[in-house]
Amino acid sequence: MAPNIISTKAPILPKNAYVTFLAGNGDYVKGVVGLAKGLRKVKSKYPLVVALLPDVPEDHRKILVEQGCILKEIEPVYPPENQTQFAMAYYVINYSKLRIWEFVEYSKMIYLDGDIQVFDNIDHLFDMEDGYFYAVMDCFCEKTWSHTPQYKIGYCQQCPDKVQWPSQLGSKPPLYFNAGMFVYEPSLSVYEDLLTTLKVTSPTPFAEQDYLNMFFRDIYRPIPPIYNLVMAMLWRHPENIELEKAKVVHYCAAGSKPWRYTGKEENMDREDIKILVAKWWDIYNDESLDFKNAVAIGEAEVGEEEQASLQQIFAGLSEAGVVHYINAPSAA
Ligand SMILES: O=c1ccn([C@@H]2O[C@H](COP(=O)(O)OP(=O)(O)O)[C@@H](O)[C@H]2O)c(=O)[nH]1
Ligand SMILES: OC[C@H]1O[C@H](O[C@@H]2[C@@H](O)[C@H](O)[C@@H](O)[C@H](O)[C@@H]2O)[C@H](O)[C@@H](O)[C@H]1O
Ligand SMILES: [Mn+2]
Repeated sequence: MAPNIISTKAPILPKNAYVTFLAGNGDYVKGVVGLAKGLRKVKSKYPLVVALLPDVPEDHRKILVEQGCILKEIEPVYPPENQTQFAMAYYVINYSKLRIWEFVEYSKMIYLDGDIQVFDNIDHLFDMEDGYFYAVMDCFCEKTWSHTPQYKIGYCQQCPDKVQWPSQLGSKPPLYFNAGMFVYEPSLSVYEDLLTTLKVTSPTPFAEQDYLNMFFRDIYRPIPPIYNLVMAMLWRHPENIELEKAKVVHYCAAGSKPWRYTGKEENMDREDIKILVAKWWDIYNDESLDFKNAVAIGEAEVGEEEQASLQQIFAGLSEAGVVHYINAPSAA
């Protein structure tokens, strides 16, 4: 009988990574730099991949590679032609986020919007059971939801007993997540299904967020709000929030983007908002968190992908031809 040959190959470790999305030549690149430095500050073991549209200029790409990001250029994804009024005109470009399901070199990824900051290590989320879509429940109370029946009757999933869902409106809306942060598994078959189904799905005000909620409805598993503090929760549902325990903060309320913060918009003069914006800037301005300094003091290492990106950048991306600019509406 042939001897049992125990494989001597090293086990193939799951490859995990964080991923964000960057479009345009505006100031969201600051959000992504802040996110890269925040993940470094909490000593995350995994790299940050940036899925970027062709309209992201070379100087922004260089900044991101110098911050240790892995750049992956994606083609835009547009929803079917329709007269939909998106909650924000620029949401139409957010369908391009769907391209991250094609990143099958990674077994599991955590998607984070560029207007998110990670203040505590969340690497443990990669250990959650496979086969589900994990995200934090959203809130329906902001004006951005005024087009919906739930807003009109004052119903929100964050306080389902406050206003009873009237039976004449049919069944209660299923649990709905904020698509600024989610844990998912890249898959070519899911990717193809996402793009095929999109072609026959009418766009809706929250664009790809609505679409992802519909698509993953059966495998969506809510995770605690500490993993995606949707800013409006602070004044809409403070009873559901423990701010000091928030590991991830999502600067999605109007006027809360730290790199554009003026404090003039509604709720933006709150002390907790001012503290969260200052905390974001502390990380953004902390030079010890820059990739080159972290490598110098042995707090970061240049992985093979980062090497490849650095070489590509320093080989002079500009020789790669003119960057094609897309006429997408500008962001908020
Ligand atoms: O001009 C833009 C608009 C959006 N985004 C990306 O798309 C995400 C979703 O948009 P946003 O966060 O503004 O939506 P919100 O969460 O505020 O509704 C951003 O975080 C960025 O990662 C971008 O890169 N450039
Ligand atoms: O393209 C649609 C966007 O929809 C979501 O933003 C909304 C949502 O959170 C509302 O509940 C808030 O009221 C609103 O402020 C906020 O902008 C996602 O954060 C973003 O990543 C993206 O999917
Ligand atoms: Mn966001």
